[in-house]
Amino acid sequence: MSLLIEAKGVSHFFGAKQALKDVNIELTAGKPIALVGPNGAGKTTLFSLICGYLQPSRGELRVLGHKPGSAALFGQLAALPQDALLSPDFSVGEQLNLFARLQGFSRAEARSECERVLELVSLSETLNNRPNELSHGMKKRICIAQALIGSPKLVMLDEATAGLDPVNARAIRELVSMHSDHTTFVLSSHDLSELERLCDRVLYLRQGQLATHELNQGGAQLRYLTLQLLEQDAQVVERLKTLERVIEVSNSQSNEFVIGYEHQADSEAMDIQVLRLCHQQGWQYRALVNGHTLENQLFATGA
Ligand SMILES: Nc1ncnc2c1ncn2[C@@H]1O[C@H](COP(=O)(O)OP(=O)(O)OP(=O)(O)O)[C@@H](O)[C@H]1O
Repeated sequence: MSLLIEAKGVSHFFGAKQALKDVNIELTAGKPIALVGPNGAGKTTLFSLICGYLQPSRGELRVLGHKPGSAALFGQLAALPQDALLSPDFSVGEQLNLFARLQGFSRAEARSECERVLELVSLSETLNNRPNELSHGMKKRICIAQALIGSPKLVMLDEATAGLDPVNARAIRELVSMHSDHTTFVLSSHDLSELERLCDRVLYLRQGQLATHELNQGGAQLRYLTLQLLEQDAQVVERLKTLERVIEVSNSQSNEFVIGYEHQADSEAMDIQVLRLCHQQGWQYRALVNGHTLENQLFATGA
């Protein structure tokens, strides 16, 4: 089976500015992939190369075994750029219909494909609406519906939930998660907690260089919990270290502690021990996350 995305020594220059440096990737189809990095790290450039909007200055890039932008990928790869817009002059149904027809659907098939993708984003009732009659969140969901036409194997979503209220953002996360069995999503976002909930693979770019990162959700040796407290307490690290099987505790940032422990199937679950300790000590917790938070993995550990 061919790889979903394969990059060998890919670099990209904008004039003298090198936006990507010798990027190597081998990704198979599967769970959603996060594309993260600080501003200017090269995420949009990589996104654009994978979609075929730009050509690499150096190196080789393949998507599902094909050169990005090639006709063979038509209908197999869909992308939602951050600033994607719907045309104000046509109804939702007319626009989705056009994209389905462009993919080769017959008139009747296109109609039912539009209905299918609108139902996926729970917006069937908007078929005859013009985009200016819809909210920002609804328009974003329509754009995602458009990306799902023809059930592509790879969907690239750039900041899909940016600017959305929690309900709409959640609807999009659920949509991604529901479709992850047959479609691989690449999600670019600055919201690390969102990516953490959805993805188990991370493409982390820093100054154009890439470090592929598997999320450490329970490795073979140490497992991790991240405890966030409402208030800092000087005793927390020492007290957590007294728990049985805890090997290391670090104060990753203000009010946040990463607990490394040995997993034993027949022992009391570590999260229960930690919560009991919180209760005994009168610590109020904000969150207890299984594993490192993505932010910790990428930044605190210097990945
Ligand atoms: N068209 C362009 N011309 C010149 N330089 C560019 C162009 N597009 C991007 N760059 C530069 O390439 C680098 C990578 O930019 P890119 O937009 O890929 O970063 P990004 O990770 O998407 O950033 P952000 O999170 O801010 O969207 C930056 O230094 C940027 O200034």
